[in-house]
Amino acid sequence: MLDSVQDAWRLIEREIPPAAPAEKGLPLALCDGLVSTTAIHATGDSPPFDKSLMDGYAIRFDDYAAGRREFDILEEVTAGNTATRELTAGGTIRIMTGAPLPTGADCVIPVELVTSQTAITVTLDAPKARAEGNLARQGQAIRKGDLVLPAGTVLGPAQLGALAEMGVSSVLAIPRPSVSIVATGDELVPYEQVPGPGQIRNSNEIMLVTQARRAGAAPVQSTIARDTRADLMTAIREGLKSDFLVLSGGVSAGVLDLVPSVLAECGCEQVFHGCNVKPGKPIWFGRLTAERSPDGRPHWIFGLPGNPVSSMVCFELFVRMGIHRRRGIQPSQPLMHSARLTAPHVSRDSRPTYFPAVITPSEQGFLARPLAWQGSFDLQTVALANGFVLFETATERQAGEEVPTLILDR
Ligand SMILES: Nc1nc2c(c(=O)[nH]1)N[C@H]1C(S)=C(S)[C@@H](COP(=O)(O)OP(=O)(O)OC[C@H]3O[C@@H](n4cnc5c(N)ncnc54)[C@H](O)[C@@H]3O)O[C@H]1N2
Ligand code: MOO
Repeated sequence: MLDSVQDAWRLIEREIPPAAPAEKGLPLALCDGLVSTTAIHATGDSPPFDKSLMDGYAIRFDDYAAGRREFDILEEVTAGNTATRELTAGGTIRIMTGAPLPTGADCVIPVELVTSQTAITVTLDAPKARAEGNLARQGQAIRKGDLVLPAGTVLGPAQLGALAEMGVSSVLAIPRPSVSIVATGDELVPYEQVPGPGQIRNSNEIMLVTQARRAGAAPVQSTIARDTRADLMTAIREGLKSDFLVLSGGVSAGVLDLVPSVLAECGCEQVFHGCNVKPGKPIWFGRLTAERSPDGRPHWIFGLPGNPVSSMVCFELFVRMGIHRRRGIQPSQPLMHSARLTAPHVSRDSRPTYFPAVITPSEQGFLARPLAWQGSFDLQTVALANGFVLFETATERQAGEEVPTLILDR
């Protein structure tokens, strides 16, 4: 058994390299959350021309500095058009935000500073006027050839917008890894059904599919496997067509905890089994190497403990990290945030424990309120939490003390 979550992280990081990019560039609309694998350079200047940042009047600042306040209106230019003439001394061109700055202009006075106006003249009073005021020069944000995004950037709204501005319509990026989910157990019935004696509804499958999607993977299939070697083997063989196979249940010490041995029979090699963490102690992690895999590609397998909260926490701590690693996201480990406890807490457990809590922002930083959690079977309490407080082994913590927390994605 591993001593710590950190040991598990190191092994997962060692085992799972980032995937290669898709062979062809992917259209921007499909790239949200993907990591680009090449540096992207500007195809032109941004802004592409000198432009006004205000609705107002373009002038020559020298005119204003010399004391002129009344200007002759030469023409009007709106965004999407260009002025037909140059701005000459004593003149002004009425200009809208985003319109190209007329040649000769070097200052825009906002329309709010007009003191009087006729059909052909305008009087301006702008005590703070300055040369280059209220305009942006061509290339002020970025110049043609400059780096827009370094390789390894996670593409999100701003990045995709910046690429669209540059006319970059497709990107070489790492595609989403595929994930199969297999819930194991003779006691499971689909959640739409009424369980018989000793049976329970399969809550883990939809939970893990949802977690996989939120981790940026593509869940391709999910199923229930019964606790027989034959049924497990069929489900595992099918699941091993995905980049990641995530199983829940059957990894501890019971007579029907067959998952590790059937995985071995299917050619999977164990990297670790067991970690000093609560919930989640019996977690299993391994690989099916490209050499042993029927499709010649590597696959990774997480056997999560069946208790719903154990499955959920192990996904957040380990599977999500494996998926992030494959997607090329750095750092891949979960990010911990410090918070202050709102109430004292006694932890008698011999394992470091991720304890469900409500974590809220405050002016003094995050506050964490541990919930009345009953243990690994108690998913109902976790459903009211938005994260976990990490309590180290057998500790007594006072209200106000700082503790590490893991905040869940919304
Ligand atoms: N003698 C020992 N017993 C147990 C140990 C141990 O070290 N020695 N570890 C305990 C810990 S810690 C955990 S966690 C559980 C994990 O056990 P398994 O992974 O083998 O899971 P199962 O026995 O199959 O199921 C545990 C529990 O969860 C329920 N379950 C399973 N799958 C689902 C599902 N898809 N949806 C909802 N609920 C599910 C299952 O019915 C059981 O109640 O082992 C302890 N035992
Ligand atoms: O590790 Mo188990 O998940 O404590 O209940």
